[in-house]
Amino acid sequence: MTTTTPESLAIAAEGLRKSYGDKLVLDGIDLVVPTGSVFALLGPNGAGKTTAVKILSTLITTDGGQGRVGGHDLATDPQSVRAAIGVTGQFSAVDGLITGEENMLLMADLHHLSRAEGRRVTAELLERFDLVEAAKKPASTYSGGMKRRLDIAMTLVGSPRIIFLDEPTTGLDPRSRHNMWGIIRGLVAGGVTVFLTTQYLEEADELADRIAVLNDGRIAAEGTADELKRLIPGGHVRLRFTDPASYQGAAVSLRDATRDDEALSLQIPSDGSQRELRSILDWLDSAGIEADELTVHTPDLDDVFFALTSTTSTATVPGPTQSKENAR
Ligand SMILES: Nc1ncnc2c1ncn2[C@@H]1O[C@H](COP(=O)(O)OP(=O)(O)OP(=O)(O)O)[C@@H](O)[C@H]1O
Repeated sequence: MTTTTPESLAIAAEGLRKSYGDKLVLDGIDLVVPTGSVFALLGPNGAGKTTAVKILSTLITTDGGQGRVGGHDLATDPQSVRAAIGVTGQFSAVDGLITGEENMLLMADLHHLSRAEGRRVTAELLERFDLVEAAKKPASTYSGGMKRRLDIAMTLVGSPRIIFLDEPTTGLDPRSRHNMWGIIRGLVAGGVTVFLTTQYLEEADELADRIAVLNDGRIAAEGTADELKRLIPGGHVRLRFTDPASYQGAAVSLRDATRDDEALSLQIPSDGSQRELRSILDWLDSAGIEADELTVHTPDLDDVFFALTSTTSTATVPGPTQSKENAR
């Protein structure tokens, strides 16, 4: 899954560039996605994620660079690329005027399946995506989550080996989002390669083998979630006080801590390991410091995202409001 011979790569692109008029959207990006893996392209609104998906799925052409998808060249063999991939997302293929089942059968027709085969595949996919009950209702009556499920089911009619999911869970409630993650994991278990774009760091963290952060038209960082988290500092223990006098006393003793006089809190750099925590607690005890609240913060993908996509700095320690904290 992680070997990098060209045959084992579902997607390999180099130097992709795209401008709309004067606006440079992609400034030469490289993308490598091993077959059978999940790749997440992460970035803020307008970063160029959808543009990258459109280029890789041959909906638009690149202004520069080159790419192969499913072993086929984007520029010289777009037909073969299209035959190998499925695309769902912001440009949904669902027709609201007809039923879910009719949408599926239409797809089967487009893929030149026989009537019997079309019915068989449709029934199987409706079952798999929990749409049997809704199958005979117009798709316009479906909830957002049901529409997304139908959209993916329609994509699978053609049995693509590579699927592009453009923001697959945007606008879904937490339960539907988790269901969608289950569906995506199921696809990958079946050997499908998934290229997804998302604004949700948690989603990339949950699903992706590798993540690329797109910012200002370039890949700001790429790696596994753990590798990205290691790129930035930010682990700390935070002590909060309610009594200003206790806070002042502690701030004087803990000269290396970062002060927040307004919140009456102190931040001590820490990797969050049990050993470091024990020594911090021992030290607080011996100094007679009793905080009202102690929280441990380890860097998460949110921190990485903020650090890499911030226009001001790439190495700031993120504040507690930006991050998950484990209170104790
Ligand atoms: N057809 C177009 N003509 C002109 N500008 C475009 C066109 N398509 C996209 N853009 C611009 O290119 C930039 C990148 O758009 P894109 O849709 O790729 O971003 P994105 O990362 O997918 O954003 P979002 O998360 O908001 O969907 C945006 O500034 C957008 O306005």
